[in-house]
Amino acid sequence: MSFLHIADLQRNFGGLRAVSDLTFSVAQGEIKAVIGPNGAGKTTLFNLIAGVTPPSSGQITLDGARIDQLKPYQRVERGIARTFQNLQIFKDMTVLENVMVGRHARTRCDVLHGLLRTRAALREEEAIRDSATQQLERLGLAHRADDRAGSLSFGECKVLEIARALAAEPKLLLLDEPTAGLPHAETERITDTIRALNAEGVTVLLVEHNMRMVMRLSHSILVLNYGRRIAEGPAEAVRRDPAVLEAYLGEEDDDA
Ligand SMILES: Nc1ncnc2c1ncn2[C@@H]1O[C@H](COP(=O)(O)OP(=O)(O)OP(=O)(O)O)[C@@H](O)[C@H]1O
Repeated sequence: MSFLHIADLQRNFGGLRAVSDLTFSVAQGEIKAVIGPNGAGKTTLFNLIAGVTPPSSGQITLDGARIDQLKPYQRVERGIARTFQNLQIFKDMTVLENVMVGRHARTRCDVLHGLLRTRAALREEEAIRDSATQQLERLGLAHRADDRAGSLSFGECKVLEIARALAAEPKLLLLDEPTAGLPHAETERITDTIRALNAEGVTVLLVEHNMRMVMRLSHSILVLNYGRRIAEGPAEAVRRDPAVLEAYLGEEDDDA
């Protein structure tokens, strides 16, 4: 059964169709990659799923329920969390506090409770801290928990972004270029991390330019060009698809 279902999704920016008549599904437990040349509509698609960008038309269904009219935080409550292509780290906060921000997206205590420091708010804060610590342990970053996030390496920041997304306990994790700019060893580490999270039951949708990583990690690949689906399927089929080869002709090979 499809876990995330996208039907006839469209997003226009003026006269430009950034995402056009797009229909596809992500099965529960799947790792699906979205690839395509620059400007193909990958980030717009992520923004549509996360609720940052409203669709011009079409439907998004998660676990059988429509989510396309929900606000971003409501989608987090339904189990969608994301990382960003351009890292959104709070450099002056500690690593642990950065992860706690992700968890706050799901907690019940409102601002007033927080200000009054009621017992419920304090208990909740403690639970958030514990859960954030667990995510850092899960991703091997616990030893940096109390360090200023600004002191992390670029690779550690990428891991921190994933830890923060996990703090919301997502069922569907959207990863926007999780290995972009990373050297080989760190790319391998993030690849292993994604595989481990998936083995724990997290469904993954990722945008990634590193073809070697995409081919090795994904159960299936969706290829976009000019906002449209031009191919979809397992790595072996997609890499030989003439429409895909043509779309990538002249594109720089990011597989280095
Ligand atoms: N807010 C916006 N206003 C106008 N045009 C936009 C906006 N966001 C995206 N676009 C356009 O929509 C198209 C798709 O862009 P998008 O960023 O989704 O592509 P992408 O596949 O993520 O590209 P890249 O691989 O370079 O990140 C592009 O032509 C882009 O210029």
